[in-house]
Amino acid sequence: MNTTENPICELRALSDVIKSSLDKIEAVLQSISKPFPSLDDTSTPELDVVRLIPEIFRASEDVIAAAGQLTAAIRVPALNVGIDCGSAQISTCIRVAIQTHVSEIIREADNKGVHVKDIAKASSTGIDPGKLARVLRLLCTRHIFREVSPDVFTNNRISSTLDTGKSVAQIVKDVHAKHDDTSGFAASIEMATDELMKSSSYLPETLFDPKTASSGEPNTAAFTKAHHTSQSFYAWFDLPGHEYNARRFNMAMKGLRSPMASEAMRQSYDWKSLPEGSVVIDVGGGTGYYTLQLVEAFTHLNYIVQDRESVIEEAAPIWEKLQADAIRSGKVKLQAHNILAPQPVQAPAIFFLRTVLHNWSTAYCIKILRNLRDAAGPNTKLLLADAIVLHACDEDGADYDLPGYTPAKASGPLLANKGAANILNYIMDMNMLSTLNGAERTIVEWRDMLKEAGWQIVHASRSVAAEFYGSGLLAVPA
Ligand SMILES: C[S@@+](CC[C@H](N)C(=O)[O-])C[C@H]1O[C@@H](n2cnc3c(N)ncnc32)[C@H](O)[C@@H]1O
Repeated sequence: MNTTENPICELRALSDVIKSSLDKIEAVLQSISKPFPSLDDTSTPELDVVRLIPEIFRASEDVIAAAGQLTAAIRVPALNVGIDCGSAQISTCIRVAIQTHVSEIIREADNKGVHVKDIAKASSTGIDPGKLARVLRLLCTRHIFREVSPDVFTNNRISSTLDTGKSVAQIVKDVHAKHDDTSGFAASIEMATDELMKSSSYLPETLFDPKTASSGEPNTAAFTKAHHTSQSFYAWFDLPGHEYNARRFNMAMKGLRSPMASEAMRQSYDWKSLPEGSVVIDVGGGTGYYTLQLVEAFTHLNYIVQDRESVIEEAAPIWEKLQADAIRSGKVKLQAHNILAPQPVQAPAIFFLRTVLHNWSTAYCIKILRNLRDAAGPNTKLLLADAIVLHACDEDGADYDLPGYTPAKASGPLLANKGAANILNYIMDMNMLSTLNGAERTIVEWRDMLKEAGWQIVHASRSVAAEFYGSGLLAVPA
């Protein structure tokens, strides 16, 4: 009997996926004598490293996909959609918690429970404790923080990721510097719950407005309606009054480096094979946190980080602090450059773009890629670290015949794209659409767009880090 004849069989099949995947995880952990990190634990993030072991990561994806599908199948449909439509509230509450410094306040109390009145007082924000308790209770119900007794809250593994690591006294002294010199992860979450969330709420108005419906211009995206501006996302950061937003964005880019994405990037190309002194250009490289990792790993290469003038100005003191010698010796150059203008450096070994093209509509991407193609030499390689979006159904056929690329294929009862396990890519796609009229792309969209700009993909990989922009495309001049 198949699952559509007897839906309970589908539920059982999903629960079998969960059970067999957990068996796999347990077997790997036993073989290396490591524990699985507990949700309630707040101890070292190093414990989480086991999640990145490829077998564990894959099995965890299956658990997440199956659990998400099981929840959707078993819950009353109207409740499913009702909960999803209200999930913006979760985003809002996460921002309130970050801006009330709740994780840091609890950490300073040794992660023992702290009464909400004391949290509110320590935050120096003037927030009403009764309202904060309700904010935190919603988050606890989503397993972010724990309510250990009525109105007493503590961190768990998820809420601890919102901790900047700074002291509360230091944060309260200069709240606008909260994210400076941190890992940047909390900055990325705060930015997502602010500019990105606000933009998203105006997406329908933008999609149905005949003036903006088919536009690919960055300054007609929902962001502009949400922020009452005619400026695009990046131009808005440069306006007076948005200094905090701009600083937070640049730190957020640092925070979106995951260990897996960094590893995927180092493995995505045989950097060691490049001759001494070869030039690698990190185009739209932000303040250069990815280049920093390459500089540390591959000392025989020269690097140029290109970005908007204001970002390069912010990058200078960061590099002065972390890699002053590399700047002084000329091994690393920081260069203000508009990617819509002709590329000033000719025939480098590598043009490297990480999560840059997803900011732009296809017409703009073609312009950016043509500028790079015009400056490329016969041996220049184009390396793109961006998402490769899967359809939510099987992807069979010749269209997907690209070296290194494995088309999506459903295994057992799971969605081909592993649903809940991969949802971040689709959320990011909507973030790109609503902030800049940008897009995450399928492999066929990437192939066609690159071809149009004079590049040919020679390798495409969706790594285990696909959720964290670990996917990579290698292209050569066509
Ligand atoms: C999503 S961020 C990615 C940053 C960096 N590659 C990383 O992965 O952390 C996109 C970058 O493109 C830069 N950018 C946007 N418009 C640009 C332009 N016209 N010229 C140069 N850089 C630009 C932004 O300032 C930002 O640093």
